[in-house]
Amino acid sequence: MSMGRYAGSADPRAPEPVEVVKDWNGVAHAVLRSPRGATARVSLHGGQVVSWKNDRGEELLFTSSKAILKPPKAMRGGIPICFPQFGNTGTLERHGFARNKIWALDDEPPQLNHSDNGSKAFVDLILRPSDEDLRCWPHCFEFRLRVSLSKDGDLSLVSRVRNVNCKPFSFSFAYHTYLSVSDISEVRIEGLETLDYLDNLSQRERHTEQGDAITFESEVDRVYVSSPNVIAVLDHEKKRTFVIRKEGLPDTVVWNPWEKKSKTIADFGDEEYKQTLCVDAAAAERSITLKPGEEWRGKLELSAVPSTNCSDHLDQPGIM
Ligand SMILES: O=P(O)(O)OC[C@H]1O[C@H](O)[C@H](O)[C@@H](O)[C@@H]1O
Repeated sequence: MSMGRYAGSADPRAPEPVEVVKDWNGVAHAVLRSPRGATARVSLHGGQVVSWKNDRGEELLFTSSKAILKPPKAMRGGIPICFPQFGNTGTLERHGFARNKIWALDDEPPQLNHSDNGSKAFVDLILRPSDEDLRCWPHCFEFRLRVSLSKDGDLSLVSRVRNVNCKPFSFSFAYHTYLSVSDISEVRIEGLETLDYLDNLSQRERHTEQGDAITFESEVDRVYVSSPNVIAVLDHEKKRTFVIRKEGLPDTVVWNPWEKKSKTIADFGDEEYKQTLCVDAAAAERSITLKPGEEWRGKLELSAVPSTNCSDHLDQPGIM
């Protein structure tokens, strides 16, 4: 089984950096721990990160209090993997089938790169299509996912999709990242200003973002096309900034249901819309095409840092 260890941990009493446990449904979860106490939990149901906590034990991802945590229902929260379809743009169920499947621990993942191993706790998962998947989406693929937690508690997800078919196929994709925020009306997103977006609330009409930053006063469901690789989400009340870095994913989807829509979402508690913000690193607008034998990589890196001046984060180079 491919699970990473922190190099040179001197304390033999230190908790294991990677442990596999079962949840109450009997579904395996990999628990990643950093030496300073940050944790991440990855469920084999959906290959979904269901929890990410900082070294003070504060949960950084939102999960609905009414989320249905039983396969084959998708869990509303954490970081669902939307594949091979994002949203309702194709013939498959919304956001594709990957988030509803039981993934396997990957025993022999092909090497990723050296820098990704030594200093991180990580786990490798794999999804291959079942006969049922092939009936609704007739393309043979291997989807490998590595989830890593750095010593500083940063979370990263690397997806590798390989075409093991004899003909090309196309797919759309998103890391559907449910961030936990204190109050959505106190939150702003920087890094998407002046960009074009497609508004899912008005027949995907194209608009250009006008403000200095994105703020929230009503429902928002937008695809920012060709967005930069570094975006910051500032939570004034929590004095916390999420820095989102992406690679291989051209778009950013921003979603908050606001009060009215959230009442129509069955597994969504009252007022929970205030604590939810999805900022998805995605290939939503333009799909990715793979020829036989080709592989695509898409990476998401998340850091949660005390709020200072957000431009400090945006000035950092991308992760390419
Ligand atoms: O409720 P979920 O399946 O998690 O999807 C929630 C939302 O995800 C995306 O952001 C889409 O753009 C929205 O249209 C959708 O409502």
